Amino acid sequence: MKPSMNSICTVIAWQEPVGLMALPILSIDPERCTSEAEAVEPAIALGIALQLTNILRDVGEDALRGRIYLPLEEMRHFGYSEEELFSGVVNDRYQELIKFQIARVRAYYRTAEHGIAKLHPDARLPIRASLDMYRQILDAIEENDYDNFHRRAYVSKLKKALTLPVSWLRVQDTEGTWLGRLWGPFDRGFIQRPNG
Ligand SMILES: CC(C)=CCC/C(C)=C/CC/C(C)=C/CC/C(C)=C/COP(=O)(O)OP(=O)(O)O
Repeated sequence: MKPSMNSICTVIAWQEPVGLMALPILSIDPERCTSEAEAVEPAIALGIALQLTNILRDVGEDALRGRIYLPLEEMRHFGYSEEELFSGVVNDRYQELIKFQIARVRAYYRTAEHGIAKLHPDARLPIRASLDMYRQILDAIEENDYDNFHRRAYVSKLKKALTLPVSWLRVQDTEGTWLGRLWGPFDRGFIQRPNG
């Protein structure tokens, strides 16, 4: 199905400048990137991914305030009503709706991560770690069976602490080295989720 033209476009419109503003502050690596333009798409994608993740985590809280940030057209497409959302109903239609949302956010994260290597070396680890940790909120929503009304999608401090060395390894220049040969397949095979 086509993405909804309301909320998702609004998020994109709000997040475009955020990612764009972050780029010159972080700065690019001139040895890996001839112009900032090469990093624009991933930078915008990261802003959108972070914001959409936030929206998915906070569906319940927002509903309590009478707010819906999920695209209404997509709710309708999955047969899930505003009344159900305000009552915190988690049924198979809602689970399908949230699965669809998560898949879209993960696609934005994948676009974003291609840009990390283009950033100045000092900026790579904080951005990589933010992406790796924030993305786990989506895994937590799945682990909660998509119930983001009654269960908070939470990434523990321990999980975050364990993620940091993974993020560090991911930003190392290991191509062609023994570490790269070991780490790359291990990361893809054992740490990353198949759809992550
Ligand atoms: C990947 C490359 C090449 C560059 C990175 C460029 C960056 C840093 C982009 C991210 C921009 C950014 C910091 C976006 C913020 C998104 C976000 C978490 C929004 C949520 O903010 P609020 O809506 O205030 O949160 P609450 O709802 O929790 O108050």
